[in-house]
Amino acid sequence: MANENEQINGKEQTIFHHVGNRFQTEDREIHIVARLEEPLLLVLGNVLSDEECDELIRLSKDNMNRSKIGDTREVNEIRTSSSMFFEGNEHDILTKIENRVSNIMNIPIEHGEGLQILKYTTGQEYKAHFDYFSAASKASKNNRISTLVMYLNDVEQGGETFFPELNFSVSPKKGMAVYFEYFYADHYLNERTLHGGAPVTAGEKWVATQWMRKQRVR
Ligand SMILES: O=C(O)CCC(=O)C(=O)O
Ligand SMILES: [Fe+2]
Repeated sequence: MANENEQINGKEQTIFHHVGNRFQTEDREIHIVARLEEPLLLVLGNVLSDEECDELIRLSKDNMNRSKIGDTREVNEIRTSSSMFFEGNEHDILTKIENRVSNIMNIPIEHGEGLQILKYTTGQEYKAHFDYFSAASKASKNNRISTLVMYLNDVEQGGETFFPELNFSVSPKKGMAVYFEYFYADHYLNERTLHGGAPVTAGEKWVATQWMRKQRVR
């Protein structure tokens, strides 16, 4: 894995290592559509096929509905969307996607939390937050180091992934993704990955998020 402290050309070493405007994974060619260097933030195209997006929504729909039957559904001010996690290897399609995602993120899938599916309906949002845990929390011992947010549908209006410290936002587009990492020795760079999901103003928004940890979790 990348050494977080190593400096090359005055820039810190990154985890993501693909260069150029496209690269090959085992089963798919990924497009690098846009790139910000520090903190490293990429907009990626052709990450998931339309069929894979539809299938992920179909598979998780039931689980989100099921979770609503219970009365313990957490009400969270900062995230109004509903969510579920896959356990990993639950479905063939998941194994395929996880392998691809591991290749894209350049981290073994054993470091990956189960894929998270988020569904936002009109008016729902995810306020600005960090994906990594604060140094004070127990979870920070094996902290998250990188994120891939994959868009599973085209949103009619709103729902951008926004980065307030970078004055940058990404509009959801089915099959595309936004990648960023926050394993820098320079904490200022990590803090610049503050981000959120802007309110969906028309339609629905579905995303699949993969978080990678510093050490293995499975
Ligand atoms: O919905 C988005 O655009 C962002 C999702 C996100 O920040 C997350 O899953 O951690
Ligand atoms: Fe996030």
